[in-house]
Amino acid sequence: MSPPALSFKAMGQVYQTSSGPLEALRAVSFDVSRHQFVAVLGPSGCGKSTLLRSIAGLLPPTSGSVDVFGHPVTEPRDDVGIVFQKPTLLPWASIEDNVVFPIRHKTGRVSAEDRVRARELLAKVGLAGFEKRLPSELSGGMQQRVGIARALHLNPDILLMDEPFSALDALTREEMGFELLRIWESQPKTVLFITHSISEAVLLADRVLVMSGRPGTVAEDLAIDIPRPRGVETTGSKAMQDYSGYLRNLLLKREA
Ligand SMILES: Nc1ncnc2c1ncn2[C@@H]1O[C@H](COP(=O)(O)OP(=O)(O)OP(=O)(O)O)[C@@H](O)[C@H]1O
Repeated sequence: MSPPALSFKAMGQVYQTSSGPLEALRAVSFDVSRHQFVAVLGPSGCGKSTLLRSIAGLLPPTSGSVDVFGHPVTEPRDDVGIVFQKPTLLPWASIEDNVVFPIRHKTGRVSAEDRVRARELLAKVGLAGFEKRLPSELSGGMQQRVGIARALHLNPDILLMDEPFSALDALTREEMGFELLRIWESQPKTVLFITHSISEAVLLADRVLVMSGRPGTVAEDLAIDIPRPRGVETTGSKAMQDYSGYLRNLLLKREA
């Protein structure tokens, strides 16, 4: 049997800070199977970004383990793409050059097909016509969408997304959610998606993990049994309302 795409085993993370050790995560254990879409909800500061950084190979866990496809993560991997909260684009490079930057970094060259694919992805995230602009000429929400196109360009097996839609207006946010689902359905990948939006988590994910306050751990692991493909009609469905209501109560109870 093939190993899960992601596997956390009693994983913990303690940061050394100027005022002493800070325990961000404690005994985090869960698996994500290949091509599953998992959303993570939890209060601010509970360690959600820390979780992603450990999978991305940017931060070794201080206890327990994090495995990707059955191997401990020791460094950043080409098959793991990440969309950060802030996109950190190269300020001197055009939008298109920013999107092809990871392939240039990986292979040392950019083919004509790579550029065609970059333009296709930019069109999918609503940025057709902006290919030759500089990041400073785009709004924050548009820059965030460039970050999404850049992460998708290498077509990673695992896509880590840290509040990727937080800088978008409500309508664009919903459209981007549906576009992400279309991309995920046509090019299946394992997604770990951090959000503060309960309805976004329910609409997109197969499973929602709810984290406790710091030190963060997985407090609830809820399967979202809503048929796919999901679309605008899903947002008004009873199932969607029931799951969202359940999660809202759970989060409110945990905060109290
Ligand atoms: N590099 C660091 N050094 C020290 N402490 C850190 C570092 N990064 C994060 N922390 C602390 O670890 C805890 C978890 O941070 P993290 O950013 O993972 O939380 P989060 O759940 O993603 O928060 P938010 O929802 O606000 O983005 C916080 O208390 C934060 O202050």
